[in-house]
Amino acid sequence: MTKPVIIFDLDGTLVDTAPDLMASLNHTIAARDLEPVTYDDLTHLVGQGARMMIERAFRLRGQSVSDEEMPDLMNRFIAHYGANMPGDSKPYPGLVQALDRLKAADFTLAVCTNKLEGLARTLLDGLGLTHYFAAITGGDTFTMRKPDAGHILGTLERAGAAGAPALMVGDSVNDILAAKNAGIPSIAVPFGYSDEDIHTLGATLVISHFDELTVPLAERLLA
Ligand SMILES: O=C(O)COP(=O)(O)O
Ligand SMILES: [Mg+2]
Repeated sequence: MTKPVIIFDLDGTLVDTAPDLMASLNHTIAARDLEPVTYDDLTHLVGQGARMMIERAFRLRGQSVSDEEMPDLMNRFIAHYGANMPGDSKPYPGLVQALDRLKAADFTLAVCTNKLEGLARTLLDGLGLTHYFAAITGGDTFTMRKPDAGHILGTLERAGAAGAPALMVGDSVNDILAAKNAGIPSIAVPFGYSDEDIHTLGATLVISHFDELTVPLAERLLA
């Protein structure tokens, strides 16, 4: 039988990336003299990748970005973020132990993030986490991204696990919707960057700490 797969979101789920995302975003928008965003703003800005984050930050400040300006701003963000990784970004408490026990129980693990794939890989490399994952896909890996089911299905395929039973773990509406669209169960975590109460997202289960993500729990949700 194909091994079951646990698919993780990255920003706000595996890793607390907020301080570095904020620093790089503020560096980016400073090019247009916009006031820095705060941590509270960030939950409304992340979720749909860097480009959308920049656009939303401009909107927050009552400004807009033209299509002509966007490539320079994206390059500014990517250069700053890429050069400072992993910076202050840290895996959430209990994550590494959870990955270890799931891997030992023969689950296939994968990452499905709306972050640019290259940045996701550099970050996971920098934190020494890459080796856990059979696939790492980003918002620019396919022609669609979360909440589109295709992002999850494409991730499973890259993990060599097309059609395998799978479970999605995420912090935001896009993760839970993508899971629903792909017809798989989901776990929501409350320590990330959701701008909605995660209990209202319709996840199969909400956990508050990775210590709760045990092998029996994963097996139960996948049954
Ligand atoms: O960087 C983003 O906008 C979202 O990233 P995530 O899908 O890993 O939460
Ligand atoms: Mg997230």
